[in-house]
Amino acid sequence: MAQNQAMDAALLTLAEMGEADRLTIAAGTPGIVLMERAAEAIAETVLARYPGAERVACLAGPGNNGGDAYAAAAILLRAGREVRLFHLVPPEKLQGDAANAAAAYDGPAEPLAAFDAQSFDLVIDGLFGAGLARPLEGEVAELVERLNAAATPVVAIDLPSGISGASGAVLGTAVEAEATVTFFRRKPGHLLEPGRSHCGAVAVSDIGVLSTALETIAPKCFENRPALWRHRLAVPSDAGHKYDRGHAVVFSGPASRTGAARLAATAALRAGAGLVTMFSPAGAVLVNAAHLTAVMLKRCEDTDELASHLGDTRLNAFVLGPGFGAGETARAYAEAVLAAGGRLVLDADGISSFKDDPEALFAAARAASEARGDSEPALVLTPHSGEFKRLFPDIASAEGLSKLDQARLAAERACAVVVLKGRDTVIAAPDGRAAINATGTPWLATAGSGDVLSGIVAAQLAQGTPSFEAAAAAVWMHGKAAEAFGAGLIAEDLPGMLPKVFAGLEATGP
Ligand SMILES: NC(=O)C1=CN([C@@H]2O[C@H](COP(=O)(O)OP(=O)(O)OC[C@H]3O[C@@H](n4cnc5c(N)ncnc54)[C@H](O)[C@@H]3O)[C@@H](O)[C@H]2O)[C@@H](O)CC1
Ligand SMILES: Nc1ncnc2c1ncn2[C@@H]1O[C@H](COP(=O)(O)OP(=O)(O)O)[C@@H](O)[C@H]1O
Ligand SMILES: [K+]
Repeated sequence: MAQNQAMDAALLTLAEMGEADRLTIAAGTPGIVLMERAAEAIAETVLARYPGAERVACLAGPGNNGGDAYAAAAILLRAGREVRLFHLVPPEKLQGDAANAAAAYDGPAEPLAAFDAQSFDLVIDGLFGAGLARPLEGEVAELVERLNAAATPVVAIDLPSGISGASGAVLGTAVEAEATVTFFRRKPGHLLEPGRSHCGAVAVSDIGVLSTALETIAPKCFENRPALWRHRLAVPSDAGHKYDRGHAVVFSGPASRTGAARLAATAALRAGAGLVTMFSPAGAVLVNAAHLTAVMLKRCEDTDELASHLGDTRLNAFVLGPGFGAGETARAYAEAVLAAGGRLVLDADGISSFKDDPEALFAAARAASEARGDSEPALVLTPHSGEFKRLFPDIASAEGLSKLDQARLAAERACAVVVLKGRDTVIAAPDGRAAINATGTPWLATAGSGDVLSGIVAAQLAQGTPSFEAAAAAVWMHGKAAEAFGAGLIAEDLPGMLPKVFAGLEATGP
């Protein structure tokens, strides 16, 4: 059940989508039928979203995306719209299903050069979809730029032309659509920026591609939805004790920088850790004490004091980094926590502390993961792109890697779950599983919001949720908390929205 629901959230590579098509066609559904259904889905979206759009332009490229445009044009013509089709290559040069779709279209068709966006109420972009193989240039690139400059709304078929389905990258230039209709399942490029912003509202149409094909294909990348992790999520049990819900620890920075750790600690408590303790340097104990209530406080001045605290094995999840200060202490603490069998969320300064010797961190994570005996990553890294660059400079600067590729490579190398943050946060595990997040609002780009996220991750780790699911759930909830609050959000507002997020999770399905 959980497996099937997760498969609804699968994001397919070009090869996986091709395989799903192949298996469907082999099982008896001809390609032209799939194209016909794709065209119906496009026409439905157009008629529903733009009921007043009379003058419709359909732009048709050289492949099956163009075939979809011809087939959609035919349907819209029958629906009484004033349709004109503009082609990049003459219809007689099309092949296969696209050639058949072009032959079946008997409306007006002209070369692309005759297209002027200003003369239409709506444009359907069927230039390139999954088959985009190189950057747009020349006549097409100029046309796309003119189209984007015009006010005419665009509905894209499968993907806005110029957007890579694999990475969300703009190849040359790309259409800015108001809506995109894709087929069977989304692709990473619908969620990864800048692709996501170019897509507008994405509709996914089940065109009869066999969903059972996904069992054979076994995709490893998903949209971050509850179906991915709700079955692993820890929830307080009726007879539960607070210690059943774990004991999270957040390391505080020095007296002048304690706020970030308190944000993480409050979030950890709200997100369900049974107990949360702040470990504070001696000089910051008073300022922390003045601010904390349900969060407990312990002095932790140096590695010796830490070692004695770590003797208490009930302390099971740690956050190190927010406001902590980068340097030797952070490195020593992180290594000590991992060596003691703790699960560690390393954020902010904690990450930056290892910039000169990332391998030391990765070795500690590998050893901790091996010592657990269940190959569960003990380390969760939560970098934004700047922090990511410090730990993985070669991966960050390599040409042609998507954010998804980067997070996956980093997770494998670091033996950690990597949460590569941003509007399109990617969560990746060392075994190749990945999730791309779509919850949240731009108001999350505010001081301290990352600190709150690290606390939510720790709350799930403390309760025994596996690291990948813990991180993915936390990122989703963090985004939902921001959505629930709305405009004017500051980091302090996020923990208080978590009860609403939990209520929503209980009330809804995947
Ligand atoms: N069974 C299927 O596979 C289905 C596919 N469908 C449609 O088929 C599309 C994929 O079709 P194709 O694989 O033919 O790919 P496309 O239609 O996206 O384009 C491929 C063609 O464009 C050329 N090309 C690529 N990049 C170019 C560039 N920058 N400049 C100029 N030419 C370029 C290629 O040489 C090739 O001729 C999907 O996006 C979807 O719209 C739908 O009909 C539904 C069913
Ligand atoms: N434009 C945006 N839309 C949605 N989420 C965002 C956006 N910008 C940032 N975020 C999220 O906000 C958080 C910011 O974290 P971080 O950069 O560590 O900030 P800080 O260090 O101030 O806590 C991350 O979870 C990130 O994914
Ligand atoms: K397209």
